[in-house]
Amino acid sequence: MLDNLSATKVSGGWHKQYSHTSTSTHCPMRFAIFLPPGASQTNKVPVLYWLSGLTCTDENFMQKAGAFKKAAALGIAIVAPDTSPRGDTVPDQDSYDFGQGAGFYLNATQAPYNTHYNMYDYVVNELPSLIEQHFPVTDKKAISGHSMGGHGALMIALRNPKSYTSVSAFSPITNPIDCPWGQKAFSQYLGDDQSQWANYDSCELMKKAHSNEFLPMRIDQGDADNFLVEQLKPDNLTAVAKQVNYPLTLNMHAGYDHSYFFISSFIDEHLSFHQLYLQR
Ligand SMILES: CC(=O)Oc1ccc2c(C)cc(=O)oc2c1
Repeated sequence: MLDNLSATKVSGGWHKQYSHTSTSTHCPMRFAIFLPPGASQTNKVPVLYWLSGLTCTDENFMQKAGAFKKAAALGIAIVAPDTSPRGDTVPDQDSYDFGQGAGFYLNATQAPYNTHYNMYDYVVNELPSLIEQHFPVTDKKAISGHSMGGHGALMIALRNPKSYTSVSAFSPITNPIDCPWGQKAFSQYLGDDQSQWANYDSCELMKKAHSNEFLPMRIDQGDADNFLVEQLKPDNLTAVAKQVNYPLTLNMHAGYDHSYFFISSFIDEHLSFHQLYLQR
């Protein structure tokens, strides 16, 4: 059952927030949806799934990205889930990069995280099926995200190439097994066996991708981003893409940082990129 929390008209469409009890994370989850003008049971629209970064909720993208006008013009719905399970019963740490707000879009295998931290199942299976059941959308899906959410988008698309028409990311963590944020999260959610970590690492997944299942992939990255060298490492992914001929375009942007100012500057281009493939 979906509990409607808000409904606000914007750019001729509707921004709505919902809560529901998740069978994947075993707790109430919130998500936001933007429905473009004219979306109806007789005019179903495709969906862009947006995965946010560390500390974010369903609200950051919707309030700060400035995506509504373009999504309305292109007839694309946008769905933004929360970034982790939440609540008093959900294990947490007093830390911005682990626990609540930092689910890393994986299925945890380690206690005490493995009961609730199943964001992979939630984003890949439960949420799309809920969205397709309750809203006027087609089953055409694209996926995008920022930073930790960029990692989520790339990793999920690489693992499920038949489920998405295209993938993009802003400032993504491209190689989590080789950076402090990823190593901190994966060691606690997935345990010490690093062979398990590769299942959630975009560089490792891209090495194994089948050429007949390659997806159009776009990444935008600011060169004034404080996290570029230590955490994000886009060159690691471009090196793999070159090795396996993966159709990845990395756009570097002079002077831009890690913030939503950067995302809002290029979100229209990402929506147009996804529209090319969603409409086919
Ligand atoms: C709203 C906002 O600024 O979001 C934001 C800020 C910082 C970060 C960092 C450092 C990492 C990440 O994964 O996401 C993220 C999101």
